[in-house]
Amino acid sequence: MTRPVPPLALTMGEPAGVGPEIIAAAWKAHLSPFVVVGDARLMATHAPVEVVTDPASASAVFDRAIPVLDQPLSAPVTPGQPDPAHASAITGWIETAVRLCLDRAVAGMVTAPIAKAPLYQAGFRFPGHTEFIAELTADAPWGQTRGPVMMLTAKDLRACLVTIHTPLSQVPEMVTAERVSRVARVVHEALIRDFGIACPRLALAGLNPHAGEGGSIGLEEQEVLIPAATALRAEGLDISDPRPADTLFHDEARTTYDAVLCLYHDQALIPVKTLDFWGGVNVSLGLPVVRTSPDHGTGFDIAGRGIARPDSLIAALHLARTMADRRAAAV
Ligand SMILES: NC(=O)C1=CN([C@@H]2O[C@H](COP(=O)(O)OP(=O)(O)OC[C@H]3O[C@@H](n4cnc5c(N)ncnc54)[C@H](O)[C@@H]3O)[C@@H](O)[C@H]2O)C=CC1
Ligand SMILES: NCC(=O)COP(=O)(O)O
Repeated sequence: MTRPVPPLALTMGEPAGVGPEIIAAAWKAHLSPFVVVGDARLMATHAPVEVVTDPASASAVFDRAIPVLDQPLSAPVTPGQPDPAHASAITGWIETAVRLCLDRAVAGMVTAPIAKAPLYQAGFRFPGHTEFIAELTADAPWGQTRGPVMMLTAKDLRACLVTIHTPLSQVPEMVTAERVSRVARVVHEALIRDFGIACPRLALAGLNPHAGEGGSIGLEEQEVLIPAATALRAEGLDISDPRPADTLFHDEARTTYDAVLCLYHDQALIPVKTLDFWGGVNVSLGLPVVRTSPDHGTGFDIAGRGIARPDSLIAALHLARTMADRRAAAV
């Protein structure tokens, strides 16, 4: 007898953002089953809903309604207006999804976007989902290099971040050989395990214009990046020396690597969102749970108007399912 395939868990994200409406639109696209972790009453304003208490019943419900594990909000929601009063529900949804992943009740988790500032105002102490989920899974067994590493995918581009939500002024001191090496190992292992690439080719972006021009426009390449790349190659990784970032992202350049290590947020996210804003996906690498997310944020300026596009969420659901299937097949 074949065992039923567990659904994905989909957290509702910021309730005053586009999350609820793009979840409803994704459900209408007839994907493989997911169970929403969030507020059932709010979800029901966008699509038919059935409250479930066990993700195992999600598949039976999914054809007629969105299955929801109901963890209600304690305050009303006005589209476009985030409220720190929602913070504990929002973070609780993420905690529930992680627990379901660790219990193998779901195959992986997809997160609708959260707004960071109202969560910080309410005392949330993590930069975003990525670090929060890493903390929640820190004690779970993981036989490989532990992340988290944030990767953004867009068409044929996979861009991985050495630093994430770091102010630009602090980036140079954060770009250490140790950090670059750990990120490279996590990405190398994830490309094999989760993306089915047997011999991953990594490109390393430079920090300075022209990758430092041999040390005449900044020293980070000579002092940190080239030694780190040399040591990684000695370990057996296929990684380039730092390459000038301005010529790393055009069509032909993208054929020369399977993933690029970018040193700061916008070095990765500008090419990703320019290339494929609608189809881009945010993936957390190096964690014992599968987690993806749309590349866009909460869209407060359009929330509640019914014009938000679900494409990136749909791409995130597809990628999470593919990654979860690969991990299940490898067990
Ligand atoms: N994965 C996550 O949880 C992410 C959360 N954020 C959060 O989102 C909030 C807003 O960030 P912004 O920089 O304004 O970025 P944003 O992505 O929310 O908005 C940028 C532009 O894209 C449009 N847009 C976003 N999603 C759309 C969709 N599904 N369909 C059509 N148009 C869409 C918006 O209307 C806006 O014009 C911030 O608080 C940020 O922290 C941002 C990125 C990722
Ligand atoms: N800019 C990407 C972003 O904000 C997503 O962060 P996270 O919540 O996935 O950690």
